Amino acid sequence: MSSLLQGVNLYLIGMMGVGKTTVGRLLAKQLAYGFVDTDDVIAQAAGKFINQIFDEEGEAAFRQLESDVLSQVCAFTKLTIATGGGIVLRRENWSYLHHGLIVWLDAPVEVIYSRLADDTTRPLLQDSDPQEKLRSLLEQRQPLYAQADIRIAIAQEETPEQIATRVIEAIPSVLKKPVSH
Ligand SMILES: Nc1ncnc2c1ncn2[C@@H]1O[C@H](COP(=O)(O)OP(=O)(O)OP(=O)(O)O)[C@@H](O)[C@H]1O
Ligand SMILES: O=C(O)C1=C[C@@H](O)[C@@H](O)[C@H](O)C1
Ligand SMILES: [Mg+2]
Repeated sequence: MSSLLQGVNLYLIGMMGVGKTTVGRLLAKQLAYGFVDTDDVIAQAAGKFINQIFDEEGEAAFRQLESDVLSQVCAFTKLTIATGGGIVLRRENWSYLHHGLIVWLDAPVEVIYSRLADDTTRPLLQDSDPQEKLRSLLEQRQPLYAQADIRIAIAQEETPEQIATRVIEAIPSVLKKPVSH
């Protein structure tokens, strides 16, 4: 499969908590690719947790850092890149994402909520009604996520390993066939 991909990067997009980081690591291993998590790169570069950046500098500053990181990452090849859930919001990010194959991990709000109910590290979920907040974020973002090359619909009981396998199985259907002469 990695030879079929010819070094093209895989970008995982989707809602917070859907498993981009978890599945991304597995995919990188299976493809013998490097792994990058844009949230981790931002946190390391800033020397702060993501929620601290949101608190102290605001969401707009975070989004700028996110675009900066993405623009740098897309200059490399053979990477699986787990993005932040809001990467799809800025139009300029799509020009970077389209350097590679874009995979949307899509799970129902109930599945995501069951994973993140006790989580305090996602700033946008520090809300009086986090499940409703997830619902409205997904409604707003769904048309953007839908621009991905591949959509993987995830069920509650699916393990990260099973999801990674489904991503790998879906790749050939979207790769351009070599031109035969
Ligand atoms: N298929 C799965 N089954 C059960 N738990 C999972 C699965 N995938 C991820 N998780 C768990 O859900 C939580 C969120 O996963 P993860 O951090 O990979 O999501 P994410 O999409 O990267 O979120 P964010 O956009 O906030 O970075 C973690 O605790 C992870 O262990
Ligand atoms: O969905 C979002 O907007 C976010 C998701 C996380 O990956 C982080 O990038 C941050 O918490 C914002
Ligand atoms: Mg993540």
